[in-house]
Amino acid sequence: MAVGVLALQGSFNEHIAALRRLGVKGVEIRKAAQLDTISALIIPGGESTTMAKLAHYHNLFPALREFVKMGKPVWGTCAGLIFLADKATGQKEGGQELIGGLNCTVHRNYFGSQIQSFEAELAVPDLAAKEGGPESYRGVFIRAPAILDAGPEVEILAEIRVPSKKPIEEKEVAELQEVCHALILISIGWQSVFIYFLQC
Ligand SMILES: NC(=O)CC[C@H](N)C(=O)O
Repeated sequence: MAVGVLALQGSFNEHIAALRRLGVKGVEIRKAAQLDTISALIIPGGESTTMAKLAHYHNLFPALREFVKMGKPVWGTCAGLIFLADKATGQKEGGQELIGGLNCTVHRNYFGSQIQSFEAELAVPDLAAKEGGPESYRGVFIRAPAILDAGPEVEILAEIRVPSKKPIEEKEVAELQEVCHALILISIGWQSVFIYFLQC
């Protein structure tokens, strides 16, 4: 079966193209019934508040939660991670609906505004040993979320120290724990894995 890519907003085209380069058929998902036709799902990066509004408008949340509950592999990139987190902070007034299923708390815009976006080289020795390929991975963090905490069942594949001077509001500091994690990509279900940042 094909891999679905939630195609409401954001970088769904780029994810479909990446799947194509891997020789995998990617299908754009916009309706609940389409979830029955795929074996795994990718939720792309974008703007999670807008994506959540569109998902709500199209009544997709119950089917998406069901898909996650079935234990099928789900991959979340940036805004996709926010969707999959059990809890999110730094949301717009009124909050936003989440799919949940990944035992972690994310901060939506941990690093600040769009101009605080950055790239960083991540060491992934365990992944390279298991799957082959290079020992490092270039991560692109576009107004990236951060994982503030994660449950013990979540396997961490890579981590990186964030700059000590964070563009974060005073009132939000209290929410942060001593160790903060920021995610770039995750999948849940069988392979509960994600890549995150570490701050001392
Ligand atoms: N690159 C991204 O997907 C950014 C996510 C964004 N910070 C949000 O709230 O949705």
